[in-house]
Amino acid sequence: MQNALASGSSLGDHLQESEHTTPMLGAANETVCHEVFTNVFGYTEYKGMQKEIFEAAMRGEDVLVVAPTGMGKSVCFQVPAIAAESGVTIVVSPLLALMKNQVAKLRQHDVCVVSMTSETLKQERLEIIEDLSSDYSTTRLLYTTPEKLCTPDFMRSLTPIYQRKRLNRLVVDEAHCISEWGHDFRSEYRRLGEFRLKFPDVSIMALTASATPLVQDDIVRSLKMLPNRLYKVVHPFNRSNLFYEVRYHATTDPILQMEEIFTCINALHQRRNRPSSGIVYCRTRATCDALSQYLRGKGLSARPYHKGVKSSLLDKTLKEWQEGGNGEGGVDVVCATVAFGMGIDKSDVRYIMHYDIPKSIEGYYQETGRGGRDGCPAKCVLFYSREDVVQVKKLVSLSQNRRQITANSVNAPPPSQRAVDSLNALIAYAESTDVCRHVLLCRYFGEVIDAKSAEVAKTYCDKMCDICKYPEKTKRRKLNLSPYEILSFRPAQAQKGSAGDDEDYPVPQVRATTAFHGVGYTSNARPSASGWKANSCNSATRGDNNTCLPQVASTSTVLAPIAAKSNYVGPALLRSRAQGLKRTNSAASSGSAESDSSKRAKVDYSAPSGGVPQKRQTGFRPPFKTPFLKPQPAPLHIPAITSSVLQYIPADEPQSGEEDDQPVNGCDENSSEAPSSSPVELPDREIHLDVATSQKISTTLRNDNFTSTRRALHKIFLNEVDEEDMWERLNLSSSSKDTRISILATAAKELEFSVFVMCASDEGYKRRSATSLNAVKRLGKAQAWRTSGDDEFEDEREIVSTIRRVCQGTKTDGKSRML
Ligand SMILES: Nc1ncnc2c1ncn2[C@@H]1O[C@H](COP(=O)(O)OP(=O)(O)OP(=O)(O)O)[C@@H](O)[C@H]1O
Repeated sequence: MQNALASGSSLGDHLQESEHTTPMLGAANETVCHEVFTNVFGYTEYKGMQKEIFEAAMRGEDVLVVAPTGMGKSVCFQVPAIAAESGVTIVVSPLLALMKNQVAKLRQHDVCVVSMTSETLKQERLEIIEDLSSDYSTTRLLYTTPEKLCTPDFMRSLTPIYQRKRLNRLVVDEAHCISEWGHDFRSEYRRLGEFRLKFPDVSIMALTASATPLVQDDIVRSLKMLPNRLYKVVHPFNRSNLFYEVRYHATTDPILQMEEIFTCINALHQRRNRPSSGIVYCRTRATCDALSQYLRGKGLSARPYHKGVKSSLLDKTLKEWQEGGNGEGGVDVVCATVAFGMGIDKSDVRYIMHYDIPKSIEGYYQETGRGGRDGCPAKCVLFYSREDVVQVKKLVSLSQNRRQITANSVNAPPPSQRAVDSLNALIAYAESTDVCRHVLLCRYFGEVIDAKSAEVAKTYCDKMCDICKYPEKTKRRKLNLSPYEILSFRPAQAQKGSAGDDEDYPVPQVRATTAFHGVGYTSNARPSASGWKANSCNSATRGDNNTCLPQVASTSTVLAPIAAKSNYVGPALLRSRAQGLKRTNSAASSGSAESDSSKRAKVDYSAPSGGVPQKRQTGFRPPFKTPFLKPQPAPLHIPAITSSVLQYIPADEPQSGEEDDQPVNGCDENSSEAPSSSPVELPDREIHLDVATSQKISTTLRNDNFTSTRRALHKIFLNEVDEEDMWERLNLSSSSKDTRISILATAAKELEFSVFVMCASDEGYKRRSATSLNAVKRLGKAQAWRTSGDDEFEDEREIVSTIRRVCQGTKTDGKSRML
């Protein structure tokens, strides 16, 4: 690496083989880094091992940094990059949003930084390369994506820069994405090793917040970092200012759970006498929408954040959330999928809740790590039910099976069991009531901790988890869980943990020494992911409640009986639940079908409050916002729909380079299973759409959506080829054509209403209706008819369940309930 801040420095021991690099050593470098650190960024004290990392980077060593979220990893590569007198550091970042965020922040500090992504125009690209090759370039950082960096074009364009010795360093941010053992594997990261082959003298820095020893080794190997010039820093994983708690449930009734989340947030607000910033993570978009609506109904400033929301709205939500949490406006709580993750940097987040269990322990650790970045206490609550575990195990098993099938088809080695192991570790964490939660998390990442030593335990926790703070209460609460027997869990095999009898957590069996600078510890390394040992179900490892740890995900778990036994109401059914509430509302109003429908009210997840003024219920005092209660408007009459031909509304394009919370349900118009684009003649029928208190959505749009949905349903259910098969699936093979037409019209009406209740604007309505329509068009696919499985078909499954409900209504109540 070049640095003209000092000249004539000798090479360090680590760099014997490199003639290309001319690293700077000694006080001069230290001084320059310190100047950048204080003058450019305005910091006064180093966090963790920042200083040592700067020094190692300036010596030209390869550096691996493993440090918890919020430690300040970005500065670790930004300071040395800016301190270099010439040359550029290339930063690989997995997300466009993350990249934009960092570039914007650096520009605020007057740092000369550029980015090159799929959004960069060709001319701009050429100009950037020309600038970087020039002797006078002042650009110190170039941000790019792994996909872009690995293109032959990009690599070629770096060659002249390298030859002119102006390529200082490659930085790989979120480096756990490189490892198949990591929780966020990105295949394109795997190719980054090519960089070292092409530019052997350029040093590499990799950074991550969550990497087990196994993942750390994989990162080093994949990037071809040289062991003899590797500086590895593993910061302690413990976040002692986070209070970890698990709330145990027997069922996942959404309304009850939302109420508990509200109570929990409200209690925090009451204690602080003002609102606080927080995040509630949910697995599905539907849950995010429903929960934020519920919380808004209770007077909180809540917004959903997921990939189904328009990007301009996401930006607005993020901005308002960054400003909120102090009682002076803005958004206080974001109900988000994992899309709200990397790059979120707000210091005063006071609570992180998990509505349902995440898919991995690394994910849980990273998400909770968004709390308390200012060092003040923050609360992390995981809502845990074994019914939900069954769901998530199923999802993880399915994607594992998919990977296995892909591996088989290309004769590749079998995929790792990492995802399954990681989920099991999280379940074990949640099921534990004996070992401190801080200790459990840190052990997962390889720290060896003697939890029996009161002193050691205190340094990790000091009553900052439910188990240490109120052990008896935690054990009592756990009795709320459904017994394993009704949930088809198989008991785990006997195997004791190696770190003590108090273990109820899988412990890695092989030890390896990790260079740890600062506190110093020996870490454990897993021989393989499946080397994790499950705990025994004997008396020694039976927890309270006479339970033992659930075992590796079983693909044979059947959900339907569980749902029947435990009243399971999963997140995917939230909208169906909304429909149920709507029906209850409308059932209360008597009269003809027409007057019945005209009196239907908009579904409100705050419905259980029964319209009681929020202040009385919550005890909120100003400055809390209370919901705006409008008088019921006059019923909206929507003109009858006839068989006019209307166009489908096209779905929005997904944004490239951005992380998705769930696969985008793009409608494949070319697919043989997709309906053709020729319009379908609909039989004339007098149909009135459900009305609601809100008149924000234009009647024309609603009519258009209804007609398009109805037409799509006709194409699927009333075409000559598949008609009988489709009705067989609905157990209505003997129904008449007339009944079928009525059922489809009612289903279209229900589907339109479920889109309508979730939207506050025409724009939102258009987006949602497009998604819903695309899902309807995919009902010909078998996956849509399975009771559970693939996230990708979640919307389709919801639609099927709506249609089934309509069919059920037809069978029990006759046609009078329809239309
Ligand atoms: N030495 C320091 N003193 C004070 N604040 C710092 C210091 N270093 C970094 N920060 C601040 O800490 C916050 C977190 O930094 P950064 O985003 O780099 O963390 P991170 O470790 O990369 O977290 P994540 O893994 O979540 O991305 C930022 O607001 C940054 O400005």
